[in-house]
Amino acid sequence: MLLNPVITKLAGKRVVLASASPRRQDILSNVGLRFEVVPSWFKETLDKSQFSAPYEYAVETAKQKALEVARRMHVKHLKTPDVVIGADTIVTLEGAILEKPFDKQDAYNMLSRLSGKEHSVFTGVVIVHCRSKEENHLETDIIDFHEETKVKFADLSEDLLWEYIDSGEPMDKAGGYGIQSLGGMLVESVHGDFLNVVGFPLNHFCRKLTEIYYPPPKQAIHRVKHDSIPYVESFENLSDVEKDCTSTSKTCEAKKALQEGVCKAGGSGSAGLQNGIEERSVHCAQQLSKITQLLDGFKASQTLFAASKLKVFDKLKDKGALKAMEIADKINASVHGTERLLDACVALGLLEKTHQVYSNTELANTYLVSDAAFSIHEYITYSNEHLWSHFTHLDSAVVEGRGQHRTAVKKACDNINVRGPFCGCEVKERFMRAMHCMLKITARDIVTAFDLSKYSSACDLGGCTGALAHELVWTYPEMKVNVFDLPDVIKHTSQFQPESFDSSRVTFSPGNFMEDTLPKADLYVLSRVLHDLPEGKLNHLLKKVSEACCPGRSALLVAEIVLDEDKKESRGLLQSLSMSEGKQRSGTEYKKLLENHGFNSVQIKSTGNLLDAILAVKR
Ligand SMILES: C[S@@+](CC[C@H](N)C(=O)[O-])C[C@H]1O[C@@H](n2cnc3c(N)ncnc32)[C@H](O)[C@@H]1O
Repeated sequence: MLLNPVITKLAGKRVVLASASPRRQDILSNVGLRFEVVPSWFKETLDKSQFSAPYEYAVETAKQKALEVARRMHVKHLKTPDVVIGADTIVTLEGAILEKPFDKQDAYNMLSRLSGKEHSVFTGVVIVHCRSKEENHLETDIIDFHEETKVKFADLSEDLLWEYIDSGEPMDKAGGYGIQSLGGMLVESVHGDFLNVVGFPLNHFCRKLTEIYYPPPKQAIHRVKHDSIPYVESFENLSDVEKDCTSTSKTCEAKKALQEGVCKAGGSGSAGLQNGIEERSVHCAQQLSKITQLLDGFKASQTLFAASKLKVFDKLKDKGALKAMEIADKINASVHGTERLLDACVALGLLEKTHQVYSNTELANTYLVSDAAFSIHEYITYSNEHLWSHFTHLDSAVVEGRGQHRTAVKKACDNINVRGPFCGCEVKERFMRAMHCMLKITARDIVTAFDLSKYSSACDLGGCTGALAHELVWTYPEMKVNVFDLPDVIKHTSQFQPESFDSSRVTFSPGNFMEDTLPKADLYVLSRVLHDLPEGKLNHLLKKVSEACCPGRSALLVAEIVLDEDKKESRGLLQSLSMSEGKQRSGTEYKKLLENHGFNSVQIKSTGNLLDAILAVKR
């Protein structure tokens, strides 16, 4: 349930935020927007003197950031986003643009200039709509705007300034301060949108989306005049989702209850107070929506699991568009239950519904249909039948401090109705299918994150089905890859090989990388292996790899989720709750770990895909 219905217009679209700023991510996810984060590689080096006004510089930087991401994602097959959002925030004082300080002295110079004065914060925002046209040509529609907020600093004492600088907070922030945290102490007053100073003008963004998705007939703009607030255009009037609060929707009830509660506490109904009440109720409802989304998260997962298990997406792929009754017939289910499931899938952006007829979204056709080239159907099955149970025992896992793997495997065996010696085998194959489909999606980005063409032989340690090995040989025509994995895994690999498989270039060797001598290679690969190993085993394996690497000639390519330095990225952190014996690491932690093992050049690339890439070289 979204407070601002225009956000629902983006549900089901592939939305990408071209910014690494956790503050922007928080602002947008707090209002229920679902998006991927792909930080832009555009260097913020535009010549400021070319712009007649500072905000033009911010808008142009935002545009270049967003376009760089749109183009990069488009080049990588099947990754063209529908919408890319770019933003750039600058601070200006007396016409000069203050960006992020490069050291403490620079932070001091900036903050002391701001002391006791009013400055402007501009955020330039760009919304890029992308379309893939004939011959893979990328077409874009660009809409941009900017927002200005005036901020007045109190007179700052030297002690306060240095204490603030020593906190480290100023370093990654435009103007050298963060208003949402310690920097708030420096601020005397704010005129305008507070979130604009934090990094993203949410209100203006929603108004822009409303203009884009609900273009009103000229005369229909309903302007409301309040005594104490400027003219506003009402979003609700333009919405086809939530007409008014006379409906019985839970949000409306919650909003009313909140308003009533505040009204009772507040008494009078003056316009100013009314504004305060609305602000507070909007604020509470926003916070509540974050929690209700978390609460409902398991229902959304189960909706995906059930629709995949019942092969809803497969039936719709074959037949195009069907009514609920026809789908119910095809999946042998009740019409009543099917209708509910389908409607939930529509709400989650997995299906589309027009005049009671359902069809797959592009997202479902690409990833959820079981025989699609980039299907993750097997990973969804594995998550449902295996990973899910790790998390149903999360409280025990936390109390005991160890994974619930044993319980989960037993449950997986029960689910698939096998017993005894076959149990492990069946689960292993399911695990391999799950690993295979996820790696297929991300392998291209891993192998192209760095130029690996100088390595003619590679060994993928724990390489499982060979999905990464095939991507390596496709990308680097001179390379041969040996997949090294446990004998139990290697014996099941034949079913995963592509038809055009060149067995002289991708070979499989059974073995144990902890105990056996590693096969010789110029490039060693460890994909999704390190995060799962306890410290002792991890160091043992890295020592072996390091010893096998010839200085100046060999390297190690690691593929893992690399956590951001603040450790706020939720995917990796949620995964680590499965309480394997290992842990997820940030870039700095991986760098240190690899340097400790003699790899003196470590480069880390965030791919924007499921796994990031690290190249460690011994010079
Ligand atoms: C999480 S999977 C990752 C598979 C693949 N690299 C990927 O990214 O999809 C870990 C792989 O390491 C293999 N493995 C675990 N311990 C091993 C060992 N001691 N020797 C060789 N392979 C091992 C597992 O069999 C499994 O295929």
